Amino acid sequence: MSYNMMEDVERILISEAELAQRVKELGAQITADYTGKEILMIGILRGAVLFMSDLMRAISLPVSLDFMAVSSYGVSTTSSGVVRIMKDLDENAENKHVLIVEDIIDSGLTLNYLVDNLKSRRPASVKICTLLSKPDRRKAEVQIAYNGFTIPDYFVVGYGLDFAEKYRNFPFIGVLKPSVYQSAKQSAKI
Ligand SMILES: O=P(O)(O)OC[C@H]1O[C@H](OP(=O)(O)OP(=O)(O)O)[C@H](O)[C@@H]1O
Ligand code: HPA
Repeated sequence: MSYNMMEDVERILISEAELAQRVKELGAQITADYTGKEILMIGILRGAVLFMSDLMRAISLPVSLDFMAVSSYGVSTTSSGVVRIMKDLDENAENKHVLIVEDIIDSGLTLNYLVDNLKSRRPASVKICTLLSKPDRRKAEVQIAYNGFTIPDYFVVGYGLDFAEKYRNFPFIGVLKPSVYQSAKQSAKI
């Protein structure tokens, strides 16, 4: 019997059309704010990849790309609070207008660490653009320049966001059925 990932979805929180509309708006706002400048977009792997690829096409200014990878949530739905750089930038960020692109800011621990880390490399500026923000879970303060959507405290998947590495390819942001989270946790014994 074939497995349909949609059967794991409890509900769609943000539709494909809503995502596309908001990404366009963010791109227009960023274009206006950075007029006359070049942007170094730093995507935080892996979740930000889908958002970043759509966002850059909504910006009509010169944009270059680089990526960082930091320690992951793994199969857990809460951050360990320990941030480790697994992949650093390929290019020098000095004197660049750095725009960090994230899929979600939850506890804020990852971005709080990354902003300080990037500031130490003497960029011309550092700002954050995140698709989603979950302020109810914040543990560390983060200044967000561009926020797509503020969402309640749900563990969400889709449009780049995963649960245990699955569901990133949903074109929408959704919430899974409680049984899906439970069975993954039980098999990982967490
Ligand atoms: O605000 P925080 O509580 O620190 O959480 C946010 C971080 O968690 C997610 O990454 P994850 O570790 O799930 O990696 P992934 O992008 O590869 O899925 C997300 O992409 C952020 O980097
Ligand atoms: O809600 C979430 N979904 C997926 N990954 C995440 N990383 C932090 N919060 C989330």
